[in-house]
Amino acid sequence: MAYAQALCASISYASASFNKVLPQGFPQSKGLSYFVMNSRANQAKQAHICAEIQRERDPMAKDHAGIKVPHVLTVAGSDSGAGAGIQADLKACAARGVYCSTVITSVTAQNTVGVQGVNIVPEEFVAKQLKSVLSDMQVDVVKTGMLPSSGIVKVLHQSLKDFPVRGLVVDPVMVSTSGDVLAAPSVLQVFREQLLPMADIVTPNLKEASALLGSPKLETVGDMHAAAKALHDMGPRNVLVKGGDLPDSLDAIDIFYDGKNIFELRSSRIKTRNTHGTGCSLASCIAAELAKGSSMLQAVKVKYACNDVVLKQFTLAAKHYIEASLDYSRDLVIGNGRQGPFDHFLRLKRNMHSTYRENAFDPSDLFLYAVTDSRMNKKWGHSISDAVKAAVEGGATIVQLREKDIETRDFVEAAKSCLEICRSHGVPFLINDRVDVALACDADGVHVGQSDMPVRVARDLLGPEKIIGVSCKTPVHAEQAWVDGADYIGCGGVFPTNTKENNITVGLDGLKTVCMASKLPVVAIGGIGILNARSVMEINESQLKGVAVVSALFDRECVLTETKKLHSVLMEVTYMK
Ligand SMILES: Nc1ncnc2c1ncn2[C@@H]1O[C@H](COP(=O)(O)OP(=O)(O)OP(=O)(O)O)[C@@H](O)[C@H]1O
Ligand SMILES: Cc1ncc(CO)c(N)n1
Ligand SMILES: [Mg+2]
Repeated sequence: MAYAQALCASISYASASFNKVLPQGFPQSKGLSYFVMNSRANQAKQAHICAEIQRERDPMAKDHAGIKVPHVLTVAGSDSGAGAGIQADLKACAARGVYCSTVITSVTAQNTVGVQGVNIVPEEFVAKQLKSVLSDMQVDVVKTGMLPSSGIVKVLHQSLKDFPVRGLVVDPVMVSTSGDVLAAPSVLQVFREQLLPMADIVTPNLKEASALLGSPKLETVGDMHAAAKALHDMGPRNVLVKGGDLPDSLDAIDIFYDGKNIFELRSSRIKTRNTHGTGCSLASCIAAELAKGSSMLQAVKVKYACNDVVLKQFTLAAKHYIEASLDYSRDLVIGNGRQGPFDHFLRLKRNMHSTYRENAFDPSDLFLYAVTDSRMNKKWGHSISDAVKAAVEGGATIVQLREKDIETRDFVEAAKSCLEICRSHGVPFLINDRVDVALACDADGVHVGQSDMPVRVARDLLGPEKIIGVSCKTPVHAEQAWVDGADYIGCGGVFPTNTKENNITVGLDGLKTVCMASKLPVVAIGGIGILNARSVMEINESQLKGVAVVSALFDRECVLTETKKLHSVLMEVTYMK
């Protein structure tokens, strides 16, 4: 019986997947559907309707109707234990909603204990695989992993010259965490000469960074900063030195350098043995994000010149995914060795563990929080969507639509057009107060005040995936927000403001008190602008993630210029070293 059920489920899945890739208007696959209908008529019919609805909603499915699917090609080795290498890359790309093709450079016999054997694929055959994929399949981004011989690196270099792609992510795999050598020493030189100058980003771990530089062991965050800068001199546009193996560090710290600014990317270090393949998965995830946002990347690249803010955002998204996956899989037991694989497919498990949130809120999105105001837009002759577009193009990292005097119908319309702008820039979009409007336009969440709909009720209506923020003035409010399941709190008014009447100001001291008490990330709000943003961020509280502004952006003639100015003030105070 169990076998029959498994068979039916597989056939139903195969049929749904097959139908999903058929061009629009093409008849459904009769053979498979017939079998399923006969055996479990009702269930199959329902599954079919669900698949159709999903297809309608899924932008990837629409891509099949003639628009290109984002595509990563991984050039890497096979790990028989499937924790790292090609297998990790496939899983990470699938989990991030990107198609992944594979060129296999070597086959390893590997498990959770270590690497028992390596069989290198002849370089001519690596060349053949590269040509097969690159000549036919519209690859957006190439991601490299294990490149075991200098001949293979040369072949790849030539193929990328013959078939240029939009992005190259180089994970310079050399030694596995178990200590086994995965690339010949002669590879280092060709890497430096041919691959690094072509790379958009190179992502060495501590050992790989020192091998590429020919320098002593990296032991501190300071060493990682210096290594990132020295590696950048070798030609890649961006460098990410990964600190997964940094001794005695409570956080998992990676250093990102874009040739101009150094960024310390921190996430909490998950206590788990299941970290095998984190490096491969992180690089694949960066490649996947690049593939999905590549047109945007090109657009933004012009604006930010060499300050590659977008690639940093993609990298942060990837790091966030690894942290969430490790946390989710921390107690998995696969294999008897020291280091096990983790589970890439949080999304598929969501139904089984309904409280789990795949798209958990990223607190760094609070960095520059733009709150709209219709009166100001009217005053300056800006439409809501033009104002929002200028704000996100200027560097706003989250947007809240705050419309006080507007008909519901117009509110929903405005929300829909702003949502589209925000989505195309990867910026979360929230609605002020109105949970119904957030639901109607499928916004990313809401921001509520102390006298609006209670957070718990909003959470019930919106479900676990949406972002909920709540305004708080006191530590008691902050505690309640956490208990009720909010994602962040807005604290203020910090300074007097004319956007809210009779609003008690809490001052920098009040802000500090709330930040110290809050278990949730905090964004400061109220009378903040270019002149005082620095003083706010300099209260130096780890929970304070950014500033929310209204007038400083929207009560101005040029929203774009003002947002850029505030963005650079915040960058200076937060990241510049
Ligand atoms: N225990 C952990 N908790 C959270 N993040 C982690 C942990 N271990 C590693 N990471 C993160 O995972 C990513 C990969 O880092 P790491 O230094 O382990 O790469 P790697 O050695 O190339 O990985 P591997 O060889 O296992 O594929 C980095 O972003 C790192 O900060
Ligand atoms: C095949 C392969 N690629 C990469 C790594 C690095 O984790 C590994 N252990 N195995
Ligand atoms: Mg590691």
